Amino acid sequence: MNQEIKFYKYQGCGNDFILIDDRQNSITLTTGQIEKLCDRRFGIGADGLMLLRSKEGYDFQMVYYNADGNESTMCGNGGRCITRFASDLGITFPKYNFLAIDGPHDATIEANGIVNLKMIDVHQVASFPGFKFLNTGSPHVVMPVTDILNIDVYNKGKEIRYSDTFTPGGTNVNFTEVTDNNTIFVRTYERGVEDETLSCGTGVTACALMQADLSNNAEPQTVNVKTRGGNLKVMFTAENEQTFSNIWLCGPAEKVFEGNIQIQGL
Ligand SMILES: N[C@@H](CCC[C@H](N)C(=O)O)C(=O)O
Repeated sequence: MNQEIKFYKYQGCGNDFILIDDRQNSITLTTGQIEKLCDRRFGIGADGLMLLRSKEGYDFQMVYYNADGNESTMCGNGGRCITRFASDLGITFPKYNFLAIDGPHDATIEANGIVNLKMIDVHQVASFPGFKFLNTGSPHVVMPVTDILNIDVYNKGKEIRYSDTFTPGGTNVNFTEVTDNNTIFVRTYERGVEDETLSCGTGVTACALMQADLSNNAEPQTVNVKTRGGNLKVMFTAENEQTFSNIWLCGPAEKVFEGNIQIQGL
């Protein structure tokens, strides 16, 4: 049976998502249905899909699926977009506390529309030849490069994502270049989209942390991040080279359009 559902499309620095209001906690979508909704030719088109659900003790719950239809780990830009969605639905404003797969998150919306999302603390950074690996809610390789605009993100990223080192879960792969004092440019191959996306919030966060001034382990630090989809800012405290706390991912998140779509078999 076909059924029509209402959807909303949001983007945060070009990382785009389908949002569904599931405050009744009644919507179940199959992997195939989500994959089709995210398809840029046969569906709405998006890097991922989120259900906004009710959750006792929180303003809402975020359930995140990658474009391949599988539920995945934390999405930073998604977290910022669902916060904007909650505000647009009139859930609350301007402070939010929601539950995601990696635990509770605080978020705020500034008068100028910037959405700030508190990320989980990081307690471990692994070193490999040529790159670091850390988990900011999702797993990320951070590889410093030069001439970032000419990096083959798709092929290099895919090779690392599917390498034995990261089997079976895989990883997202970020390429990062310092462009000037306190600013980096980041490009990301995203697991579950299996391509470069215009921006990845948990990836940008991982790259920013790897720029920490480790001589400054008390004061909050800020790293500005440029991506192909726009600019973000990451604020944090670096306790040592393995431990980071009070991490905030800050940037724009906007509604693009809304509509209704028929879903086969719903
Ligand atoms: N786009 C996201 C990351 C989403 C999860 C990722 N694709 C994964 O499966 O690890 C972000 O903004 O953080």
